[in-house]
Amino acid sequence: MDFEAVAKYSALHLKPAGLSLQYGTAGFRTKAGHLDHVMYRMGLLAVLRSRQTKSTIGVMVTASHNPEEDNGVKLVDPLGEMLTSAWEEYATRLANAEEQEIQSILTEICQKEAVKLHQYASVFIGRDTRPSSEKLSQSVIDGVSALGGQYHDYGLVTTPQLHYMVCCQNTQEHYGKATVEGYYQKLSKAFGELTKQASSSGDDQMCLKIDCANGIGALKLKEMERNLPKKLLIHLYNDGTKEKLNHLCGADFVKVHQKPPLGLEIKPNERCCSFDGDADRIVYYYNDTAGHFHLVDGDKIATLISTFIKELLMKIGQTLKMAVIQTAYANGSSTRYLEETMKVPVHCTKTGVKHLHHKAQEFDIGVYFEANGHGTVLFSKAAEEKIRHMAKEEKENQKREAAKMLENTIDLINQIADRRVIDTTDAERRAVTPAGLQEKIDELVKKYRVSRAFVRPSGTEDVVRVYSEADTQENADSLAHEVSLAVYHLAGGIGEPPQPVC
Ligand SMILES: CC(=O)N[C@H]1[C@@H](OP(=O)(O)O)O[C@H](CO)[C@@H](O)[C@@H]1O
Ligand SMILES: [Mg+2]
Repeated sequence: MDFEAVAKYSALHLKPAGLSLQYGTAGFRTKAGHLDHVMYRMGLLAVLRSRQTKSTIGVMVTASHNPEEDNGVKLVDPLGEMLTSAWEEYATRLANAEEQEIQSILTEICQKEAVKLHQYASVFIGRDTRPSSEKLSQSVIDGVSALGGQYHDYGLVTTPQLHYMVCCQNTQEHYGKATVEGYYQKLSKAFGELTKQASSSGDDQMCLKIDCANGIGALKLKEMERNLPKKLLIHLYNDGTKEKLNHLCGADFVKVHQKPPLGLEIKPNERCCSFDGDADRIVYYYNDTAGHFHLVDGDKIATLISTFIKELLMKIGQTLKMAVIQTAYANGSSTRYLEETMKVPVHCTKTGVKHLHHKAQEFDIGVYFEANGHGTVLFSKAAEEKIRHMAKEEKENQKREAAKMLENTIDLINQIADRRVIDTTDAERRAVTPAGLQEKIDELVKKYRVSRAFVRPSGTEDVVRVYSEADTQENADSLAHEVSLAVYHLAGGIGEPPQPVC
């Protein structure tokens, strides 16, 4: 390793004194001004990971749904998955290391992980539209270069696009062409064919209003539009030309406030959706004729997708094992519906795509969604081969058609991913510390009907998240307030005590 080059570049990307960060739910996230050294060091780490896996590794510069002033970085593993957890730990150590410790940490990682120093290294880099992202991605490039790695800077891309490129590159383009154009072509073709096969009444003209959160989704949809079937009319809102990223818009805003984003007027039964800042979340919504707002969040999307797939599986007569993976944030009634009515097994994991993705890989078909709209469907290699074979060779027309629909579904879905005093267990549904907090929450939950509540430290923002569910909106709000007061008192809250939701 050329430690001289590492040190020389490192001096250009100094760590602010006393700063300590953690590779959290989705990489590092904090104020953009604190991240220069982290970016440089993640460039270094990506080179080591690339040498160890003998594959291309992705580095995405984004802070997703966080405010525009924040930024962040996440590493993408060879098949487009999130970085494996052992390496998250190295990432944290490297990010927090003092200048003089960098060399020894790099050496230690190489020894532990048997990294061959002369192995070719390749890193794909992408970034979102934040004003700070361009400079920060230059710092990643410095890190890659310092260790003699090659890089391809894709510039402005969505998180799913970068995951796709990495997967294409490492599968010798079996998954698709490793270009933005290749991405549009693959997805648009599958979408066009699937909508032809699955057409239903009223679909001659499909309209969709899209809130792009003032982020990258707007740029990329504008590029993709020419590939989409003519009968799909898309209208973009919050396209970043006027307002701030994620401000009063985007998937997180719509999910949390249960209302449409700023700047998007909805007429009854118009179909609308919202992305987040790096376009890896989507939630749908509409107003009914009485003007009531209805959200189709990740829980509902997972239910619809698994219903759709289950029907097709029945048609092709295959007994492939399907499961839905959720987090503690899934509404209890969606879990009950899936298990009791749909008879689909449901599993619960910790928050963050990486946990859901991991669990979903255990099944022939794993449908995973976070309530906030992050998610996808994974098909095992064996399931995919069976389906593709039937789509080609099956003699019975109906079965072959159903298999083709499943095949198009596979191609349409991008199968890749993409406060600390409170400690939790049971997929984050119970708090272990501080003492007495869980008992207090249990006591409060008992006061309300069909209620649930839990708390956990956020891995992307400096907050404790409080979740509550009850028979009415008022009761859910009141339970949330009581739980947040318990957190405030028992977990050392700062500032004013939490106020009731109005
Ligand atoms: C409750 C919630 O929505 N949490 C989000 C949020 O993580 P936190 O660790 O809760 O800050 O951001 C993650 C990355 O976008 C996303 O995966 C996750 O679902
Ligand atoms: Mg995101």
